[in-house]
Amino acid sequence: MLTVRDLTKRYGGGNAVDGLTFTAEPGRVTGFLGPNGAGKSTTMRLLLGLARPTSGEALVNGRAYERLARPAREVGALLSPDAAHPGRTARAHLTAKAVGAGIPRRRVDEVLAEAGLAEAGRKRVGGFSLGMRQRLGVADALLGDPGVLLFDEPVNGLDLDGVRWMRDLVRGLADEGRTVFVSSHLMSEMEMVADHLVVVGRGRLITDAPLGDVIAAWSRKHVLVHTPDPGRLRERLERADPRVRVEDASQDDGAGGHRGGGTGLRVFGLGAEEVGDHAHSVGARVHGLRVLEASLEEAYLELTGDAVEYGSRAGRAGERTAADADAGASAAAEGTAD
Ligand SMILES: Nc1ncnc2c1ncn2[C@@H]1O[C@H](COP(=O)(O)OP(=O)(O)OP(=O)(O)O)[C@@H](O)[C@H]1O
Repeated sequence: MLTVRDLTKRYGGGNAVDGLTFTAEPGRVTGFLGPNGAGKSTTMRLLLGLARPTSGEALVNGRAYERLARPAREVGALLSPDAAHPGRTARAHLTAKAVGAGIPRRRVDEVLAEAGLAEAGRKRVGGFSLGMRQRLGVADALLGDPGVLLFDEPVNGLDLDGVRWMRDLVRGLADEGRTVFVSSHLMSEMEMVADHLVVVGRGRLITDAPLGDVIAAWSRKHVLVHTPDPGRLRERLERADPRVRVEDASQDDGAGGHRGGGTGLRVFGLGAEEVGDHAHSVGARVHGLRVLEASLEEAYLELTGDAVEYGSRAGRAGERTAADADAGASAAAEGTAD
């Protein structure tokens, strides 16, 4: 289990991590989501004793890293694919670590196999592809068979096979009852692997909730109606169900492509057929009706928009029709923050 309590890390001018509090529980994948520069890597480094908190606590199984009796057996981490010396073989790298941490040497072969590197163990790391170096980083993290695992942007630079492998691995480790804490700057990636999300921006907590709750709160599917009789329709819809929410929509935002005369309404909580039926029952004319949906990625970008420190990103969250919604997610651009 990971416990982060009122954690702050100040570097020079500002706070990389600013009063952060959350826990990552065993048996689930906790996604640590935030744009570049949000403080994810810093938080992981604080949890791993690689940096000291300015204030607050970052604990592994209830203890600061330096107080763990056998750290490699309690927590493993993949922070960077370049942790191993390029002149060493994968096996030599892992054996050195195993010997240093008092881990039986047979674990080296086990984790090489688990990471899909059984064949490549005798090759020098300098000749490895990025995917192979990521796999070696995973083997390294698993060496002590720890109950807590931290993976910092593990799918960065991986091809599709590598991404699938990493997702399955992460899922499997959580299913074995381990605490799995995975960072990413992409909501689309977190959606695929996380059970629970901790979302940060500029070092601060934005959301800490089960994935399903985040999806429910962020996905903003609604029906956009263009009607010359908005008052009548609005009154009817608002009386239909207390969960229905109606907002005004301007004419130039896609409300059926009609301009001039009437207005648009955005209806949350009802389907297109129901909205049409309600309109019919009060005699409100409908000139256009579309189902629109902001993707989770767009909602996330909008929510963390002020928190983006590096790189460009997609403009303000746009809207796409339901048909477009699965077409793929926009990605925040890569940046360097370490
Ligand atoms: N050693 C350091 N010295 C000074 N500033 C630092 C240091 N490490 C991180 N920072 C700053 O702290 C902030 C958070 O960086 P961090 O790398 O933790 O973010 P991140 O969410 O992991 O982003 P990324 O996805 O780009 O790695 C950034 O402003 C970064 O420049």
